[in-house]
Amino acid sequence: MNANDLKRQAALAALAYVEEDTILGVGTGSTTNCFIDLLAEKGIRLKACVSSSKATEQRLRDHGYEVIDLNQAGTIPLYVDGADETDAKRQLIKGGGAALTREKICAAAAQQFVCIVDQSKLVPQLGKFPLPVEVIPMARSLVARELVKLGGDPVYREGVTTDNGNVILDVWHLDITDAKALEQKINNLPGVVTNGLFALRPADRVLIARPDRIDTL
Ligand SMILES: O=C[C@H](O)[C@H](O)[C@H](O)COP(=O)(O)O
Repeated sequence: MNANDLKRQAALAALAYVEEDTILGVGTGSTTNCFIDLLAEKGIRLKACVSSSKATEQRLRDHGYEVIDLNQAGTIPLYVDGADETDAKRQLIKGGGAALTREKICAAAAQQFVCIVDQSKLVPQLGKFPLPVEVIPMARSLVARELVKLGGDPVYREGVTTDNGNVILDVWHLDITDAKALEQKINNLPGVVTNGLFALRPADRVLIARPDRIDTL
């Protein structure tokens, strides 16, 4: 079973959480793309979707799903999304696809957040994957200097503009022993829109695809 098969298995497992004719929050990335395609393949009817990115919005519309604004939707019963890393406490790193801010908003608005990953994403401690930080463009250097003071090595993700018109710094070598404290600390830096730690609002369930089974955290 290759990585794509595992992503599809995780996505398939998430279908069990979807109730027809409700509003569904949908994340971003290759695992979530499998999930979107499966929703359509299985003919699952939804009242509407709330999307965490322009790319996901397009894919949902291509499959015939209605996409509405979060302001119109209110609370979302279920939000399904992938992650770049998860630990055993369901704390995540997200933002490898630069969609972290809208993803964090969707997760905050969701009654239940189900995260779907293949087994390679489960780590003993977050931080091997560089932490994405979305930054207002004029604050890029200022924020980078502050991130160095926090022990990180920020790298500007060249050529990438987020759906919100901002830039991304990928921060290597951070000590993420206390993910909640670090999430708060980085978010407090002037110029930071948000960072890719999902510790203050972790996933409610993480579905981990392995070749022979799905493990649920
Ligand atoms: O910004 C992107 C998101 O946080 C994705 O959920 C994350 O990067 C995982 O993506 P993939 O499923 O492609 O590994």
